[in-house]
Amino acid sequence: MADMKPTPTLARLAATIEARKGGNPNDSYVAKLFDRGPDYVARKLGEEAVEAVVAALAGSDDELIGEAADVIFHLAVLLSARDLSIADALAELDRRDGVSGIAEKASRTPE
Ligand SMILES: N=c1c2ncn([C@@H]3O[C@H](COP(=O)(O)OP(=O)(O)OP(=O)(O)O)[C@@H](O)[C@H]3O)c2ncn1[C@@H]1O[C@H](COP(=O)(O)O)[C@@H](O)[C@H]1O
Repeated sequence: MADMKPTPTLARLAATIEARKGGNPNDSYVAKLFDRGPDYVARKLGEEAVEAVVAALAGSDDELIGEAADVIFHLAVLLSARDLSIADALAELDRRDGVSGIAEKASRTPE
């Protein structure tokens, strides 16, 4: 896993998620997600992403914020279920810093 430090919010969430591994699925939603496995969590993340899109197209700011939080939460659980971490994704974003998306795409696209 990457060394890069997540924000306090993401670091706290990641620590809580790790602490739920092996927990009781009846007491903990995170433990329930781990119990069902990465494929289930991935599908759940897909559902939450669709809900975020719907909120962006037709919902209030508060609804979009709520759905965005659900996406980030389920993504963090999915990464952990694959023995990765939100820190890995943040490190990848740091690696991309300063690389224009237009230039990056052009470097992959044959002329
Ligand atoms: N941030 C979250 C968080 N965001 C969303 N959710 C839950 O994600 C679920 C998604 O909603 P859905 O209605 O789609 O799910 P559902 O219908 O209940 O589930 P399914 O029947 O579809 O499986 C809800 O149960 C939400 O409460 C979260 N559950 C937990 N956390 C964090 O995880 C921590 C540990 O939670 P527990 O493991 O439950 O103690 C909490 O203290 C929070 O910090």
